[in-house]
Amino acid sequence: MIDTLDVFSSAHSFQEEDLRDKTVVMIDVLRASSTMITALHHGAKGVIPVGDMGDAGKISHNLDSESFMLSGEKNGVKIDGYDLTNSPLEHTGENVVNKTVILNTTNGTKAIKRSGHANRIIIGAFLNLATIIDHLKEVDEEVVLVCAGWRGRLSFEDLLCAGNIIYELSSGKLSSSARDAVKVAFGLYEKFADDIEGSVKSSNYAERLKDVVSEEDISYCCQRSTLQVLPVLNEGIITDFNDKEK
Ligand SMILES: O=C(O)[C@H](CS(=O)(=O)O)OP(=O)(O)O
Repeated sequence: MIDTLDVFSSAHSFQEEDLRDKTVVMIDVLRASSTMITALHHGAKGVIPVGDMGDAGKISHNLDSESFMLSGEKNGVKIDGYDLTNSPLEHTGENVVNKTVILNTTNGTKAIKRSGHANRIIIGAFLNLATIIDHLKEVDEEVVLVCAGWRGRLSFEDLLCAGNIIYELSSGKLSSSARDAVKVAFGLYEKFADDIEGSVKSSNYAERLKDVVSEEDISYCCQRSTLQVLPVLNEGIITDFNDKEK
């Protein structure tokens, strides 16, 4: 599988055809993927990713007001009228258990919308790394790692996480026939593997949002394989596939 695996460095770096009939792993470490994984871990019924405020409004109007939480951010800050920001630490059991989370973010939820031509979309981050890797070992179609990035640009932490997935899938030995983007992500992971948290705390994201996103958020999102959640998108809602298998 590793020879056909591909990586895209941002949600604007692929064409529809690049994803058709493939399994996509959408990676937005800071913070949409980490927030979705955390919400499902804490018992949210599902997460509905939306592309903008208009869609969030339409979906929420058709739901019982007690049944959902409206979460999201603009430039890292809570949107007026929303219940929660895009912080995974706010998606506690108390806030989300048995609720549907409608999530509206700058990059992660838009990356999911742009990946609509994939056969399947699953959500990955450091938090559920081992679960993603175990699952990908069983997938028998081509896999594409889509890094959400930031406004069309590459984000260090997303490519680092993609590299970590590649490193584990290839048992640390990449063949020369691997795709160029796969080699780049692998190399980035090799360089920073010893200090994931420290290197992410030196990223552009950490600098850009230092006044609005807490260090606790970033530390939390850098934890590896702490949650056994396999978020899969089905008919517009992301649920924990592992939960269904229990
Ligand atoms: O809320 C976040 O962590 C980011 C904010 S920004 O777009 O990087 O300014 O959004 P996300 O969609 O989770 O990348």
